Amino acid sequence: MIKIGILGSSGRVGTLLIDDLSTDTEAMVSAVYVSKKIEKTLPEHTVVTNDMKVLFDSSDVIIDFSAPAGTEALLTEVVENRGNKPLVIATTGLNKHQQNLLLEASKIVPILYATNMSLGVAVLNKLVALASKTLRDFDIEIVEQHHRHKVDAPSGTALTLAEHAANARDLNLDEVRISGRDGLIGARTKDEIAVMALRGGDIVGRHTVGLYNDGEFLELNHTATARNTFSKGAIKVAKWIIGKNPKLYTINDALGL
Ligand SMILES: NC(=O)C1=CN([C@@H]2O[C@H](COP(=O)(O)OP(=O)(O)OC[C@H]3O[C@@H](n4cnc5c(N)ncnc54)[C@H](OP(=O)(O)O)[C@@H]3O)[C@@H](O)[C@H]2O)C=CC1
Ligand SMILES: O=C(O)C1=N[C@H](C(=O)O)C[C@H](O)C1
Repeated sequence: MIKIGILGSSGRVGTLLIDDLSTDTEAMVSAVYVSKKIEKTLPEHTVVTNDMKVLFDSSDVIIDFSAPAGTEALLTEVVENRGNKPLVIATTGLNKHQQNLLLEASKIVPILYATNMSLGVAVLNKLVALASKTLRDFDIEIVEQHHRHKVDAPSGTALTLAEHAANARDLNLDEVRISGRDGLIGARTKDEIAVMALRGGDIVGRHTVGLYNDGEFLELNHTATARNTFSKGAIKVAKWIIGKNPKLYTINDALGL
């Protein structure tokens, strides 16, 4: 059995990881990192720890659905203390320092980082690149919708979609992205890519990439209707990454896309 350690085990996705693994025939939860407390009943012999070294020592692979500070601590364990296990990282909202740490750690251990663990969004990224390049004159606007508890905006997925759109047009996303419009702002500029965030209720995750022109528009939408789409996706890629060489992998590598 593959031993999976979880960072973010008490969270919305973390608890689903524990549920999914309870019926998995190839993998099991071996350890959970808990900074405060965990209410959930865990399988017998699960190691419960607030020590990163113990999490690494008790796992064949670690899945992270936590918060940027949690991911930073995980990556620091690799870079500074030579924690040596493959990582699957799903946490969004990483700052520049944390993104650099991700690159540094991926030279030491294999890491798969994906802002969205669903197959549908992996395909959507490809469709967005194709549409953005082919429909070069169309205006691109991205809208993401999530539940009221989400703390980062725009979503990691929306930023990844925007990156695919910008790269396909040889644009630098940092230069063309806008995140709001208010007041007498003037007409839309040709290359700008708007990424707008809506929050409310229990929306699991909805992303729409619109390409608008005179006389026609195309909207590409992905809607996650169940949160375990993400936990199941992460378990699938965790099984895949074991035995791989140190590198920063994408979900496309794991899915063969
Ligand atoms: N890539 C993908 O497919 C998806 C990514 N996500 C991302 O995953 C992350 C978690 O989402 P969600 O489950 O909804 O969030 P929750 O807020 O429900 O859970 C967050 C978890 O992280 C833990 N945590 C918070 N801070 C730290 C820290 N400094 N160190 C260690 N653990 C910490 C919390 O434990 P405690 O409160 O005890 O500290 C909790 O268990 C978010 O960044 C979200 O955007 C979510 C869905 C899909
Ligand atoms: O926080 C969430 O819930 C989600 N976060 C990810 C993101 O920021 O893109 C993925 C998914 O949309 C759900």
